[in-house]
Amino acid sequence: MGILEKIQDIETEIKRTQKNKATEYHLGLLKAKLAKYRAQLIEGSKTKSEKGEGFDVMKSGDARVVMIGFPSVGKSTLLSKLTPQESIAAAYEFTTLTCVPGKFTYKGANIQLLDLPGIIEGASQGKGRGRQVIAVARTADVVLMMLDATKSAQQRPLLEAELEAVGIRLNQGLPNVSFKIKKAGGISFNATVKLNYIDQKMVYNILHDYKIFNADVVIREDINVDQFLDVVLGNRRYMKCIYCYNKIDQISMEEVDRLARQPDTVVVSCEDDLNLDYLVESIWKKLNLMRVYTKKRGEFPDFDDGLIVRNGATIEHVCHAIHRTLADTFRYALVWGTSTKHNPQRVGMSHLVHDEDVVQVVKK
Ligand SMILES: Nc1nc2c(ncn2[C@@H]2O[C@H](COP(=O)(O)OP(=O)(O)OP(=O)(O)O)[C@@H](O)[C@H]2O)c(=O)[nH]1
Ligand SMILES: [K+]
Ligand SMILES: [Mg+2]
Repeated sequence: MGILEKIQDIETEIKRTQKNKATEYHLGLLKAKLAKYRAQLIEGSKTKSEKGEGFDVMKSGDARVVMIGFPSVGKSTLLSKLTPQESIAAAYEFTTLTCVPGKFTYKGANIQLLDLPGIIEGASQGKGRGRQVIAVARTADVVLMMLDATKSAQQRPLLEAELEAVGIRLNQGLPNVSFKIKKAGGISFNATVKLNYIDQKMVYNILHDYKIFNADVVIREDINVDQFLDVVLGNRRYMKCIYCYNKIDQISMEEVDRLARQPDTVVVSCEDDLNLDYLVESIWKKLNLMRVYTKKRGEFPDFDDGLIVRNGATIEHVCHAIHRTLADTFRYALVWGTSTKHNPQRVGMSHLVHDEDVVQVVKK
């Protein structure tokens, strides 16, 4: 039996099994097996999908946003709206067959937006160009999940399941679990909170299933089986996602209102130009970028030309953004803004900058 059939068998069994206290354990083990086969499937196809026949587009700008969605939801229409790049849009499915890059600027940041072919159910298992599309999605700073407001509500969980199947976790944090494999000493298990979805026995069994007999496990959050598996497998991508419902010109106000209230969701109409500004602003917020300004000694800061850095950036990152070799001749920096105790404050390389800070670098 091939891996695909094995996966299908387990999926059928999971679907068939009623969820209750008595079956919880059995389901947990089934999920562990499923995760193992899926990992094998991804591993086995890596070299093939990474070549990605024409789907590799150079990263450019300060951040990358990748659109992913079923066919004809309006991905190409949106690319043509937000960027000068024209991507052919049409009423038939699979109009777009390659990766089409576009670029737009917001608050001084250059943001790359990628249009891709539509994916279909089963994409994660290699249907259509799903694997290649998903491989590109993995390179994104933010995934823009495009949905059709006129279509069934099922499209969102279906797409999420396709991404989940290849180890992508949307808008979730890394589970607060420390897990270290050792050479000897058996398995030591500790939990600092009450666990409602998983217990010591389950942890032992899962580790056993993966032939791990020596490890330290400390669980600090009320996680479930899936989250524990994520920790054990370790190759998960935790990605930020915006759910974008397009074509709201076709549905009732009540329906628009209901969709818009979902978390991380933006509703738009590309056709009628509705809410596109808010979408761009939401993308910017989700990207978590900051703009800092530089100034030379005795001069005013250049407020027209900021530097774009990621949230959590330090003076070292700022130096790199100014010039590749600046860090070598760095003595200290003067900073004005909300990151300092007084203005200006003299700081070193490891100082964390804030959005809208002004930085003056003093060289050796
Ligand atoms: N009513 C309405 N139609 C739209 C809207 N946006 C796009 N469309 C139409 O939806 C159809 C599909 O648009 P595309 O941009 O080609 O969709 P796509 O997601 O790129 O499709 P594929 O490349 O085939 O996967 C076209 O006929 C568009 O004119 C919208 O906001 N409202
Ligand atoms: K289309
Ligand atoms: Mg398209």
